[in-house]
Amino acid sequence: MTDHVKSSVHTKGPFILAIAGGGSTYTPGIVKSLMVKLAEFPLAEIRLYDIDSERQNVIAPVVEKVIRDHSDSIKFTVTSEPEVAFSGAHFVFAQMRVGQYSMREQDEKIPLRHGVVGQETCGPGGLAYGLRTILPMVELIDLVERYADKKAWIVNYSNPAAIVAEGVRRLRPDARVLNICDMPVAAMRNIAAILGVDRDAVTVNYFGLNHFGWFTHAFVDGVDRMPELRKHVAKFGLLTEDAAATDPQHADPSWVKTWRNIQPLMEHFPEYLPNPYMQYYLMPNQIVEHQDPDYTRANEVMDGREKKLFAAAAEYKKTGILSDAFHVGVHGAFIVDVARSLAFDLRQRHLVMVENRGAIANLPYDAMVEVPAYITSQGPEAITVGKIPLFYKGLIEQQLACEQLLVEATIEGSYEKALQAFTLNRTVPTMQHAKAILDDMIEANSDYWPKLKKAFVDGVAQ
Ligand SMILES: NC(=O)c1ccc[n+]([C@@H]2O[C@H](COP(=O)([O-])OP(=O)(O)OC[C@H]3O[C@@H](n4cnc5c(N)ncnc54)[C@H](O)[C@@H]3O)[C@@H](O)[C@H]2O)c1
Ligand SMILES: O=P(O)(O)OC[C@H]1O[C@H](O[C@H]2[C@H](O)[C@@H](O)[C@@H](O)O[C@@H]2CO)[C@H](O)[C@@H](O)[C@@H]1O
Ligand SMILES: [Mn+2]
Repeated sequence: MTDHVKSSVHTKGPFILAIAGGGSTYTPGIVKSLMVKLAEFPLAEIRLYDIDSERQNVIAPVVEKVIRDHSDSIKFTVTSEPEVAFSGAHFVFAQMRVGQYSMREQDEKIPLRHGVVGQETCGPGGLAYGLRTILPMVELIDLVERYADKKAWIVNYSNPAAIVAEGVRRLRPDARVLNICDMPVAAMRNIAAILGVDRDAVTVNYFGLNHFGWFTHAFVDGVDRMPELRKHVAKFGLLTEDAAATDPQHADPSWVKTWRNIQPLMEHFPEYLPNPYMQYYLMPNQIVEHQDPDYTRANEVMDGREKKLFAAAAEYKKTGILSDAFHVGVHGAFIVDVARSLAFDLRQRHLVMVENRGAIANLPYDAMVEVPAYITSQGPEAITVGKIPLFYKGLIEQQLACEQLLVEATIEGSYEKALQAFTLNRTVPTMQHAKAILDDMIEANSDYWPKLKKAFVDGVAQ
């Protein structure tokens, strides 16, 4: 790194980094990734911040061990005090799950009771999660603005990222927040494995919203290898042996099915390679048929990733030996790469969420889209996509309207707008389904959602 490199924050490092949602199952993996890249992203201090100190205290010793295996000098702080967490911080990685896994379980199980897709970020489950997360995300931004370095960046993984991004755009348009998702990089990992090349050798073009988009090209040495990918997908979906081997979570039955489902999606629309999450919108009936209403992905995660990590933490406490309890993978690597590019103006090309501003010519200027962008010290510079075909434009516009209505419902406390959002979602067949699911969700989310008021009761304006 040379002296002329522009830094986004007030220092070129070592940085103070806070992780909001410190008790997350992903924290040890992200910190491991930070340690591996310490020479490129120097750190003075790592702070874990969580509103659930009990949960965070279980994870913290594992995180401390990961740090100490690599560095004696990095200060490590664990706190539930915003002032302690954010004072002078240069970067904040956000990964909050508002309502934790017990509410994820509700998000997935309530729609399934009504015969509708039950998923963490897609369909009614994602909308419910959005209603829980927008305001806590804004609160986090305000805390960071109050205490942190004035040029601090928040790099946000907290889901549902598309809705969070739109909420932040509406409520805190000037905040230095970059919303990211690891699904495209996970798909790129599989694409590279299929093509037999290194992940860094693949450059993709992509357009859409978060968890709602398509890869249009996959270039290797300037040659578009999409034709080869189509042939592989026609037989196997986007599944590779490598994915399961290098990412244990992706050996879980639900992920294997998800990668396989790229095959029917591309059989019908072979032009572009869909984000795996398109399965929920384009083949919801098959998804519901194969979902167990009593045992959803939340249960799989609690019985898998969470249990394994908590057991390893308990064993470490007892024996001082830390087993192989967590996974680094693309998730940890991606957020660190993005932060490095922000910190040192590296202008690396990554798929991130940005305000459209004409990048996709025939979508609204202010839509929060997911496209390739150069990550500079001043934030993302979106790469022009141009016009997209009518079919994709139509699908995206419907989803965008759904997500924007959900944000408006949250801000205005509007029952009608929430019902409109639920009705507009492609996974929801009728307005009656939308209402029944919404009403059940209002009850289940009474500790989390803003109060939704009806503008009309029995036909009378309130
Ligand atoms: N964008 C992506 O592609 C991507 C990828 C993976 C995970 N995620 C998201 O990362 C988050 C963490 O996932 P997980 O499965 O590890 O969940 P988790 O429940 O293990 O961890 C989330 C933590 O956030 C904490 N939290 C909740 N509300 C908070 C608040 N207001 N302030 C501070 N902390 C708060 C919880 O107490 C919990 O410890 C989720 O939002 C998940 O959806 C996003
Ligand atoms: O069901 P979960 O909690 O295991 O995962 C939900 C998340 O799925 C995506 O992230 C994957 C990523 O694709 C994969 O490569 C690896 O890093 O694991 C991640 C978690 O499984 C998705 O992008 C996230 O938004 C979801 O939260
Ligand atoms: Mn994601």
